Amino acid sequence: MANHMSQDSSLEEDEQWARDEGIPSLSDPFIQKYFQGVDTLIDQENKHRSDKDFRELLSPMAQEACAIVNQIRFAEQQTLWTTSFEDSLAHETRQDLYPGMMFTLAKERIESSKLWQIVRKMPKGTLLHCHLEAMVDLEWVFNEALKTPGMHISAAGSLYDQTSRDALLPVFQYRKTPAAAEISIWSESYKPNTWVSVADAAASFPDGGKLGFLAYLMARCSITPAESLRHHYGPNDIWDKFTKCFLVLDTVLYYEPILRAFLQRMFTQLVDDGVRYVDIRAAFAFNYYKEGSQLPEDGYSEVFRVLNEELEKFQSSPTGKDFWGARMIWTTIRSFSDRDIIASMKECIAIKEVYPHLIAGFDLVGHEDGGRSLSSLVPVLFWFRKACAQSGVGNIPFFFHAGETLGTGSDTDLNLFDAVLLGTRRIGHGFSLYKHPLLMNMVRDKRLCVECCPISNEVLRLTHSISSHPLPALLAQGVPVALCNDDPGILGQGRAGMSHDFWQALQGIESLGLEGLGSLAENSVRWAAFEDQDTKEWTEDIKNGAYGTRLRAQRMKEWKKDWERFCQWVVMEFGVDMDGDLEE
Ligand SMILES: O=c1[nH]cnc2c1ncn2[C@@H]1O[C@H](CO)[C@@H](O)[C@H]1O
Repeated sequence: MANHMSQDSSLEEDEQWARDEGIPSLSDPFIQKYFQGVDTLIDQENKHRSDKDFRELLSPMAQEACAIVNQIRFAEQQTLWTTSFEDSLAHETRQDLYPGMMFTLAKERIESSKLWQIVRKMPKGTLLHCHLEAMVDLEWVFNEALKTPGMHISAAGSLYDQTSRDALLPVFQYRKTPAAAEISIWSESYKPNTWVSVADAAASFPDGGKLGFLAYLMARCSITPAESLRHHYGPNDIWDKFTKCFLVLDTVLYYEPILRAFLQRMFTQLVDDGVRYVDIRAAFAFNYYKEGSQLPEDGYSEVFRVLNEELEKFQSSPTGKDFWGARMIWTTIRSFSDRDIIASMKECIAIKEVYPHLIAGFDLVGHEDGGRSLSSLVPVLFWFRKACAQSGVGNIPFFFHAGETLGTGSDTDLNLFDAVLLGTRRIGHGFSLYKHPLLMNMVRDKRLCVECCPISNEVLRLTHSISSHPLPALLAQGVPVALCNDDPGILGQGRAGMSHDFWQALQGIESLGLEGLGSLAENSVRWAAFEDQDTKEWTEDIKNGAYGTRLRAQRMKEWKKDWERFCQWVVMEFGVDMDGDLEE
């Protein structure tokens, strides 16, 4: 029966047929009423969005930029990702792909898109969630190790074949006395834990000399594209590899000359990506070595001296003159014992006494599902509060990771309740928050911000792509969110900026648009820990936003100026494409 009229019937014939069948017309008042009802409902829902005010207050220039970006987004959806476009990745793989496809498959394509050029230029505000050790680009850091006088490498056994290289961790250290050239870490006769010069190890690497050596180290210290795609092995499996990346990287990064060069590089990359401030987390459970020393320092005051100096140096350079700064969220490892955590808390307080402007807060890191729950840490967390008050450093606020899990009702999922009740100022990840309506309302009312890291969540196997990420659910419920990159050096973005995460959100989530993305960037300025504030001051300041009287308001206004300038650039640069010609 079905097909005979569909293809060749004219429009008039179709209309006649519809009338004959008694199908109401779209213009019939009661059908119109129905659609009005739907629109009203959608409008009503949108009133709860956390980006509502930002959208409503867009300048005419910003509205135009958003419309242009919307068109480009749509056009690129039609061209870059489908088999009908001859040059598309989809063509190469003979399958239609969707723009929210898995990040590591899409990365190259992302970087060739117009949307990428736009997102790269966008003023991103601040970066609220990243782990220092994972902000380094790996190729650069291992080349740096090769160039740095006295750098050596060792392992707990010979690294003579792929199996041993997969099982054992290479570690780096400065050594005063050069190693004997005849010792090879790649030979079966290598004695465990003997130091070998990095340059010799590179030159004698059996699979391709120096280039092969670099490739081996980079794969050892990152989640490779192949690993990122194996979602069927689950998060625990990937965390096993992920944790080991840090064990190697710590040994390269925390040698003074390399740390100094790295900090300059990281700040430069942030500025280049439109990021003007960073709240950094570092896990203070590593050995730090001063230049020319092979004995680890006792404590971390040297690390902060270096951070302080390098930050000042950067901010007084032409590149860094507009950089607002960086502060540290001190972190310790969540699987540690009470004793070790308290020892770390004491160090944090001691550093805060010397560098009050550099310590912004406290957090616990490491695999949340594999570590201790916040509720098991309640006594030590209360101890910390008391110790801060007694020491005279005042309040060192919490910025907890919570809910970075697939669990529902698991300890990690329930960490969200503790984080909120313990007074966290922001929530790191909050991946499972969308399952908790009561908590989402509390987060909204208390004005907490979720530090959302979509690429990290994907590569660490919580979601298979941006299109199944819970971010839109949080926005719809009124929860403030800022986009963050978490571990870009290890998880695939490859450099310190946030453009990849911004691109994914923009292309992968229909309801966002450039206006939604702008709101997320503005949030990052609104929720940054620029200066010490007690709870009351912080809450007031966040509430006042750009209308406040302090640093935050000033910076929010500055960001807004950058945003307007950026919108103008979008209009000037891409406005001519507004003819809707998708072939272009
Ligand atoms: O997404 C994350 N959730 C929890 N901990 C993390 C994440 N990314 C990195 N780290 C942890 O941060 C430390 C380095 O600063 C490492 O211990 C690493 O496991």
